[in-house]
Amino acid sequence: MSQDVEQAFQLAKERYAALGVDVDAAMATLKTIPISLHCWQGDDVIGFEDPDRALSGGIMATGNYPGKARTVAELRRDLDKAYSLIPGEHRLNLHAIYLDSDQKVPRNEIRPEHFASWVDWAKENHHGVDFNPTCFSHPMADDGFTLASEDEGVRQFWVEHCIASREVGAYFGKELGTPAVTNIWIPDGYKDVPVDRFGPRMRLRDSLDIIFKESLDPEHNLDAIECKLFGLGSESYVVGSHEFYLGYATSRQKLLCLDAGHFHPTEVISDKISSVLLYVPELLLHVSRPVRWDSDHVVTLTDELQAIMQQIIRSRALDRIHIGLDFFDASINRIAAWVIGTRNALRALLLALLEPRDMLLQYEHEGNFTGRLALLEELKGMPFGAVWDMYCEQQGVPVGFAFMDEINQYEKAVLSQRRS
Ligand SMILES: C[C@H](O)[C@H](O)[C@@H](O)C(=O)CO
Ligand SMILES: [Mn+2]
Repeated sequence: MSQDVEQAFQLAKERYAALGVDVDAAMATLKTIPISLHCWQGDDVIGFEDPDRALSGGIMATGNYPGKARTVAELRRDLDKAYSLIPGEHRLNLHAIYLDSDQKVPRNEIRPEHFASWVDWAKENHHGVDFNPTCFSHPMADDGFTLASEDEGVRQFWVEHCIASREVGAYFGKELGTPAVTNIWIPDGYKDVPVDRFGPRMRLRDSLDIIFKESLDPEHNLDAIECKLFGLGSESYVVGSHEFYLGYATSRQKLLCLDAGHFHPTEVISDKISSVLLYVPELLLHVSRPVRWDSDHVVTLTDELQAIMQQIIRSRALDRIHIGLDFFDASINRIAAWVIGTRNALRALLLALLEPRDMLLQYEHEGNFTGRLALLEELKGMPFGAVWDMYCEQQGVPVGFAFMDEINQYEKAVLSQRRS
């Protein structure tokens, strides 16, 4: 262990202890928190079903950084590299279009066997897996509608895909001994102002009821649904709005997925957590960074990221919240994107775990708002970085900026050899 890291850590430990914070306990808790890394950062949300098909559904990856993964093997290799630079054991969030099959499989016919090699890989590398039906980038979604389509055949196709996806999720959960969160996000909506806002929502509700008709063992699969405010081409109306899914998740007791980029520009998900948790069993978070729109930038250590993690820790809700990432930046090294974003999510969690919760709560309950404000501000200057460095060292991953050396080497040896 480096002497510098050790010395800085000991000093930091004393400073936190003076506030009643047990640094070792905070690090021990952090070790138990998995983050679900989204496979789609590795190849700009293209997948392996039909790599020549462009991304649709009102989402967009911008940039043309060389070296994106073109095969299942390349994506796994890139993921392995990313996980090796992130402290702790983490999950993978997989989309249906990342199936591993020699034949082209219609979306409504995906089966567990198409994901068997992902199970083998996950077992070898101790990853839980989460899953998503892919209701976009497909001819049957080209008019922008899937589960809420007026066309019964189209609806049926996507219902079947979502049912099949739940079964794949349950397969992962059963094989890996940890439930998969299977999250449904659909793009359905209108570019311009619709006349009938009610009909599509009734159809979506009915489609979801059919999809969820069969109850699956929660030890294997947990169902989540993700709302959105607008997408590219669905600026005026999105069927699956926040109110729609909040009502659906509450009435059906499903997991609600809150994506940080799916609300009005100044609206934050951190303040929704404590409200929504009163009414739904569990939450899925898509931690993202919207810049002026749902731009899916790599997560940085923003105030909102810190506020999200504070809410999870302060609410003592770790066992009811699943943390997933959702960004896709094609303008920078894609492995660095995963590593920077995930390390930031973990750093924000550690910051939250290092709060002197009892002291802050006491001030608040006594009405000592001056003390509360002063302490919250002082915490920003605490030597948190020394604790983070020690955590990385203990977990056997690079300390500080050193992770970029490994990424640069990998880019030279592996990514630069890929020609698309
Ligand atoms: C690829 C994901 O499913 C997608 O990003 C979804 O979660 C979303 O946030 C769409 O805006
Ligand atoms: Mn999302």
